[in-house]
Amino acid sequence: MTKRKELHDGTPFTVSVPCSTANLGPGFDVLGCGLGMRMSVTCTFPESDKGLTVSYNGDSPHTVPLDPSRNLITRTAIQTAASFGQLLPTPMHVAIENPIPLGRGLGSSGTAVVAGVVLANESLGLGMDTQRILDYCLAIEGHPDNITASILGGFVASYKREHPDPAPPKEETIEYKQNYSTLYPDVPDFEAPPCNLGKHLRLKVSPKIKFVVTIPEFELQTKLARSVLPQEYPKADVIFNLQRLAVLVSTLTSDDAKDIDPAVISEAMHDRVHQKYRQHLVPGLPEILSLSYKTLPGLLGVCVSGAGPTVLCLATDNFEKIGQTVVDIFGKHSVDEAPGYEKQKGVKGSKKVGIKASFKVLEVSAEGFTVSRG
Ligand SMILES: Nc1ncnc2c1ncn2[C@@H]1O[C@H](COP(=O)(O)OP(=O)(O)O)[C@@H](O)[C@H]1O
Ligand SMILES: N[C@@H](CCOP(=O)(O)O)C(=O)O
Repeated sequence: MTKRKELHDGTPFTVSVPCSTANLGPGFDVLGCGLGMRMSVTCTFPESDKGLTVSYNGDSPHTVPLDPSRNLITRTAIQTAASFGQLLPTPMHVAIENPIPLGRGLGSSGTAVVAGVVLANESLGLGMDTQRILDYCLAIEGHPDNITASILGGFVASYKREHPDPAPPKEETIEYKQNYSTLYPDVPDFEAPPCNLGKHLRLKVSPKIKFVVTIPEFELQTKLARSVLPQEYPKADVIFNLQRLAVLVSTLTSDDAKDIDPAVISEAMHDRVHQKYRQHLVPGLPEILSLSYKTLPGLLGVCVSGAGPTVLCLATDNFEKIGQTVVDIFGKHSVDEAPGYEKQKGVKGSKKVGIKASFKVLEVSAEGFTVSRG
């Protein structure tokens, strides 16, 4: 819960947040894993009359707004502070270092939301614990799988509660009442979310398993990838996913090495809830999803990472070969096979040219977000 601490004393601090891979096949909006690629956000308190300022170094620099009211990290921090009836302390400079590719299904928006909530918590000494931070992140992001992985690190299962507990009352400072709408006319006021809105549970995962993520050059915004999903599902498809979800979690968390069985894991990573509805947005996906240990030894299973278009291969060996195979399949396709792609940011150039992609071999990040001072 929330226990107010002393206000921040002006010491710089850095929030570091791991990226995530969400869903892991059948675990749509349920499973996530924090991976070893981290964004860092450093807050300093310089002598200046510029108020709140932002700088950004990293992926897609021209698409990330530096206006604090539009930047997802600072906007989230402004709104979190507002829900406590407070303004962020100023002057404050927020320096973002971000290697996580944007709009690719590696949880960049989740990491940004986590960083924003933690930034407000630290700079104002709001005293939110991990559960309360989760409540805020979940209220903003909407689904728990990617944010819980970024909050806790490791392999995480989560759910969102339908009947959470009431939020505490808001106490507004005079400064907030007088200045919020003038300072941030474009940031709608934000009510504190209900308490215990979600639950997350950290699971262990065998250290033998590595996460080969193959990242195509084009973006797929999560909002678009969610808009193509149906409102209702056939009973057979729900059962299909539930069966695989239970088996997948059991095998990945087993202490017994013989449970890391590619024949079982490859089948258990199949999904009928989101991937088939999104496959027209990710050219080459049917061929990629048909890869298996039978032709690629070491490969355990394949799925879309988050909402895509990145592809996740779980593997115990042969990582480079596996990553390159997926890169080559993307290269046989072009972005114009994906209807609606032209509405997205970041898709440019000749449409008929094969999709460029690169792969990374990532480990599970044992740590979730961290805050370091000084
Ligand atoms: N570090 C960041 N700073 C500011 N905005 C960010 C950052 N990371 C992500 N975003 C915002 O989130 C959007 C991508 O979110 P989303 O479509 O959910 O994709 P992803 O799968 O990467 O989470 C970006 O276009 C950008 O607006
Ligand atoms: N369960 C969500 C996960 C979105 O993850 P992201 O990495 O694409 O932000 C979904 O599949 O929509």
